[in-house]
Amino acid sequence: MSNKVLMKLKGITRTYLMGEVTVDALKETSLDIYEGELLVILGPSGSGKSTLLNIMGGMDLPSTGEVFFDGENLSRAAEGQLTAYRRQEVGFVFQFYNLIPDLTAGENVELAAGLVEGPLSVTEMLKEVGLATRIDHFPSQLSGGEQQRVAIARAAVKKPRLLLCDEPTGALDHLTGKLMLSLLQKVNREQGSTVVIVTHNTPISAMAQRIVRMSSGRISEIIENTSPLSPERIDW
Ligand SMILES: Nc1ncnc2c1ncn2[C@@H]1O[C@H](COP(=O)(O)OP(=O)(O)OP(=O)(O)O)[C@@H](O)[C@H]1O
Repeated sequence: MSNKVLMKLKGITRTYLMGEVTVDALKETSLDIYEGELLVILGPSGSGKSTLLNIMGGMDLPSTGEVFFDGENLSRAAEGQLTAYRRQEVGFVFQFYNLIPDLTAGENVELAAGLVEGPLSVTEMLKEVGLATRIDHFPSQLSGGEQQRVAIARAAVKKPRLLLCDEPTGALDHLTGKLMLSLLQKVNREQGSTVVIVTHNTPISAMAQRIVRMSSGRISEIIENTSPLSPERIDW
């Protein structure tokens, strides 16, 4: 982890208007994310974790406040700039994989590789996640854990500067979940991608360099962890 701030969230809020009801999903939140760090965001259901992650990924904009990526103000960016940011700088891993069902594992990864200049090799990437022999298989022919490996390969093949993961182990058994976390840690360490993992599973935070706790739409605590564990050594 360097001292360089990759992303700066400055006083952001996110409000949803539901008819007569206003939901404050995020209340006045500020956070700096450092280049190369592995950050875990913890918090109970409804505390604003996904809202925060979606804003980081340029999938949503704050109602007020500003978001900077490498000094560029995303909250003032035009739609085209925001799309370019999502495609070129960010990799996403979701709880339910979100692979394109009509494309094979290889094609899913290829599609992402095609979005950036100088991606990693698709076959190498699938080999890296242990799926070299499944390149021509469709998502429906793969287990949940295998689909999540494809999703990680799809995100990592772009060598994204920011890899955002929303409950990446949420739909998987314990052992498979650990394997996914190990892969994410590897991408962080070997590719240098900044990795942000959202989870409600407290023990997972032992792998992070910093842990952000959220509660009722606010950051309630930021903890530094000087000795992050490898996921194999974590139990939940
Ligand atoms: N599109 C939306 N419209 C209205 N309210 C929303 C919307 N998205 C989120 N919210 C509300 O904002 C709050 C924060 O939601 P968010 O999904 O960020 O929480 P979370 O911590 O990720 O929860 P979970 O762990 O259950 O996914 C919740 O009260 C939620 O109902």
